[in-house]
Amino acid sequence: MNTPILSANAIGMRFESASGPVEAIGNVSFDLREGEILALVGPSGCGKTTLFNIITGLLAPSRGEIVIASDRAGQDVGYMLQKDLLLPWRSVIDNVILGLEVRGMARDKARAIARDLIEAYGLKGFEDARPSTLSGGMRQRVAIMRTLAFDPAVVLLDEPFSALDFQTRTLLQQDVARIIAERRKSAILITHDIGEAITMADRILVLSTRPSTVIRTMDIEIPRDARDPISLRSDQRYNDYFVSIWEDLQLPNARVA
Ligand SMILES: Nc1ncnc2c1ncn2[C@@H]1O[C@H](COP(=O)(O)OP(=O)(O)OP(=O)(O)O)[C@@H](O)[C@H]1O
Repeated sequence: MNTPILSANAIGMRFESASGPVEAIGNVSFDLREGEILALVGPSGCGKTTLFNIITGLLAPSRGEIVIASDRAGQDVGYMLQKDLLLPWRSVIDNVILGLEVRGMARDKARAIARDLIEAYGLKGFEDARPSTLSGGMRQRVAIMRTLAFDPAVVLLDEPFSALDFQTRTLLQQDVARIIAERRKSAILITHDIGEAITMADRILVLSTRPSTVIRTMDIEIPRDARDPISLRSDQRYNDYFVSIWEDLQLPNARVA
């Protein structure tokens, strides 16, 4: 778990806008270790989504660099968003194979990979269903399968559960953390939900308001098999982590504007 699969080295980002420059990211550095889930928690507007866009290469940083220790150009990073962005006219299986198709894989081979994921992660029998007939939680399951299908080294999760109801969200947090571990992926999770970060992450980075810096890095030492919703909420360590991150976010430079 100790080799970094991705390093963010002194990333800074300044946008030029009509009303003047916006310093979004001040100076952010971190390593994502192999097999780890790293959560980024920070106030609204501190540049979390911008950081993801820099990691995927959609944006070039103003300062610093991202280094990914993988040699499979273009297959390094998978992205899962709050909105599932499933294509409504495609069936579940044809949504899962989307990334593989784009990469030129033969349809039969792509469908075999998708079928394995669908069976392993609880949507067997729904292969031919349209997304509109599924619940929000099921749609997000399809979205994570689509992200995993092309076997990215790093998975970016941008508030993937925030549009779901509490119960569905709680179940999916555990499921997705388990799926990422089973598939031996490394992941970065953006979330506003401190409880979600503690439930899913091995490590949490707390960011300040913009221009953001890392205020704190916290290892979550609760074993994964003790992270079910009931055990967690009665674990004193959960409360200690929660309070400590909450207090970090009340710091003057981290207060939500
Ligand atoms: N293209 C752009 N031009 C100018 N300013 C921008 C641009 N993109 C983002 N910003 C600004 O940079 C800051 C960081 O935005 P970003 O969306 O990355 O924050 P965030 O931490 O993901 O926010 P939230 O938690 O609300 O989703 C914000 O103040 C935003 O207004």
